[in-house]
Amino acid sequence: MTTTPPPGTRGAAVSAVSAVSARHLTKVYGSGDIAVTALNDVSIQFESGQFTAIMGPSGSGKSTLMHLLAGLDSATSGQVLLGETELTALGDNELTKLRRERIGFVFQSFNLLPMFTAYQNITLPSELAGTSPDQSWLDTLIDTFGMRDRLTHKPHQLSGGQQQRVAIARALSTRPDVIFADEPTGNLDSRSGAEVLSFLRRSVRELGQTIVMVTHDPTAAAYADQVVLLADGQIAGTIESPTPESVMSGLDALRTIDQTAVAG
Ligand SMILES: Nc1ncnc2c1ncn2[C@@H]1O[C@H](COP(=O)(O)OP(=O)(O)OP(=O)(O)O)[C@@H](O)[C@H]1O
Repeated sequence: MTTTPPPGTRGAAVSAVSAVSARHLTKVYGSGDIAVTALNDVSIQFESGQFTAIMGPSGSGKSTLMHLLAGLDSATSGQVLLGETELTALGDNELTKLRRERIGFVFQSFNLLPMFTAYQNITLPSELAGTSPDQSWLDTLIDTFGMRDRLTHKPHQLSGGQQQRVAIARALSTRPDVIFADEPTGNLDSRSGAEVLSFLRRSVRELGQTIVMVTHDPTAAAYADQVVLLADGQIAGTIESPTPESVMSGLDALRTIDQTAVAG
């Protein structure tokens, strides 16, 4: 995939090793008559310091791709590499450790622990790993996400947008190699959604993080540096510097191809 560095890192040396990559990745669910090929020989690289949105029609394989890239599900064939580490070669225990230390997750439903304060939720990954959090990094996150005056609040005392900001700060707290965000604005109104997307973009541009986000929303995808389009388990194209309009026409083109295929 061709990529351009995001503003703020333009001209900086880009590592030869991608943050995460898939090589000839195939996933077949079931077997025999009921076999479904959810991903069909997908090869793609996600560069460090980039914000990528994955889009495509329902059933095109977006969640499957994200789950395989994050080591949450196993491939039928092919490889997933996180930096130089081959996830597809790791055992369950190694994978669990790697996910905890090197991957961050943001979900549609926030997934905060209700009995913990915002601060305790943010520092939970370090607690689980038995390490002390990097206080200056935490301060940067808390200030960047505007959560300083909400740290002692429990999730039910926060708005949806604030809860998602806590979830993003939690995902970033261990400085993971990559963050996977699954419909992060799916439960938010458009104003809170826009705010959360701005924070995700700032995480990439100002804090140098790497984010891969699955979304159905062209407006959300337009916050990314590029959009990867999936159709029928395969990469159907990429859109650089997306706008809501360019994403919508990319998706429309996929539907046209689909209808032509059905008609043919
Ligand atoms: N556990 C499973 N068992 C059998 N088939 C599955 C399973 N998970 C997904 N599939 C099938 O694999 C294909 C890709 O599914 P996937 O969930 O990755 O698509 P998606 O693009 O994320 O869809 P959506 O936008 O609707 O969430 C679909 O045909 C789906 O029915």
